[in-house]
Amino acid sequence: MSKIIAINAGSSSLKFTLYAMPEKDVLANGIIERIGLNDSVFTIKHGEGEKFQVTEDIANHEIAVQKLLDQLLALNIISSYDEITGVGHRVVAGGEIFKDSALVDDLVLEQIEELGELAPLHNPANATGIRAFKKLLPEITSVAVFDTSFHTTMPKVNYLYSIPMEYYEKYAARKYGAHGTSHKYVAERAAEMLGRPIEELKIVTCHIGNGGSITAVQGGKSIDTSMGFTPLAGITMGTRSGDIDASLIAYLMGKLGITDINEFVEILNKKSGLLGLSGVSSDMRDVETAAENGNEDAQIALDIFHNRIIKYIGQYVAIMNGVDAIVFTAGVGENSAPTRKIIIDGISWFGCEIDEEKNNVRGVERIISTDDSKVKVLLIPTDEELMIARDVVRFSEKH
Ligand SMILES: Nc1ncnc2c1ncn2[C@@H]1O[C@H](COP(=O)(O)OP(=O)(O)O)[C@@H](O)[C@H]1O
Ligand SMILES: CC(=O)OP(=O)(O)O
Ligand SMILES: [Mg+2]
Repeated sequence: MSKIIAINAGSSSLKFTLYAMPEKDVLANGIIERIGLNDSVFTIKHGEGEKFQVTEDIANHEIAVQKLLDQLLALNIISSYDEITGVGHRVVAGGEIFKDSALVDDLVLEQIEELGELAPLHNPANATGIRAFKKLLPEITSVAVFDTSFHTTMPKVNYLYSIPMEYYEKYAARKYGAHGTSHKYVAERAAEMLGRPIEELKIVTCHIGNGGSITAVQGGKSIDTSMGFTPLAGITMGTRSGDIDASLIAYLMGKLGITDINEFVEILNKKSGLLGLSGVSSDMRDVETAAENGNEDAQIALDIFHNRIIKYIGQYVAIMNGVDAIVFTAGVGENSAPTRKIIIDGISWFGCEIDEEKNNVRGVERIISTDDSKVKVLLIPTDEELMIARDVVRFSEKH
């Protein structure tokens, strides 16, 4: 039986899902966390709720891939490496080059590495994951699936910044967005769930995880999204600031005696957002708990978090001149009922109303607005891995 594997390599983690083909049944999925740190945690879920977990030091992504393949063998999930005929990798930045997924060859891999400036937290790790697989399974179909591809339909009016035009022309300085694979998946599911052709729908998709972005999907196409040149822009995130006034950077660098701009960008990427505001954690669960226990900084962090999402939804309703559906997905969007309720309550003027009972769930696909709600609100668990697997199949057939 042939199998394909979808890989989402983060800077410190490697998530995977293994599928049996052609049915695309999930055989196993899991994550290796804390790569490069002590006590990496390696978890595989498989079979009927079986779970393998071990804590050991895993120094880098190549070792992580080796351990993953060996453990799939040891658990009898595969009987030899050869069973894996294709691999798909999530890559965050594809720039203006990749309007679609691509078969990975040396040139493509080089381009992914060169695009590292557009996703400094993600592309280098994605490339490392690709190299690790190439080394261990050189012959299989290898496909890169880009977060930015879905957003390549954005019109100039939304992707250009109001800076000298030659910076776009010479240096491709523009908005690229991210999480496109997820926005596309949930927008298509929303149309199916509503039983309407996507071509006639205006949808705002809210991918709210550790990183988060909001997208305006009109007629099935992304027309605007909250992330920018890199995944730093847009809404408040776990550790990322989202949008700020660029002049503040110059001002604060002076105050803090920081001379290297990269050092400041790192603060905006890794020490800001929920973490920076609350001083508690980047993890929504911790911030919600701290706020419940009376921590005022945690409460204002949550208030800002909700406020920025509401503002982006408002912008997108405005530029589409209407909205049929609002979709919540990713870690926070799928699991935090309070987040969804506060946001929808904040935009009730648009004609949407949450059904508290329907909203009181985690991670299930359903409509969570009242029957009377003019604008439908949907909870849709994302499945970036399934989208990646589909592209591996599409490219294997072409190959
Ligand atoms: N039950 C929950 N309630 C609130 N937030 C949750 C819950 N479960 C997970 N989350 C949040 O989801 C976020 C992680 O989302 P995820 O989509 O996995 O992130 P990423 O893919 O960017 O690493 C974290 O902030 C986490 O706290
Ligand atoms: C692009 C991005 O922010 O991805 P993630 O949410 O997985 O960090
Ligand atoms: Mg994610």
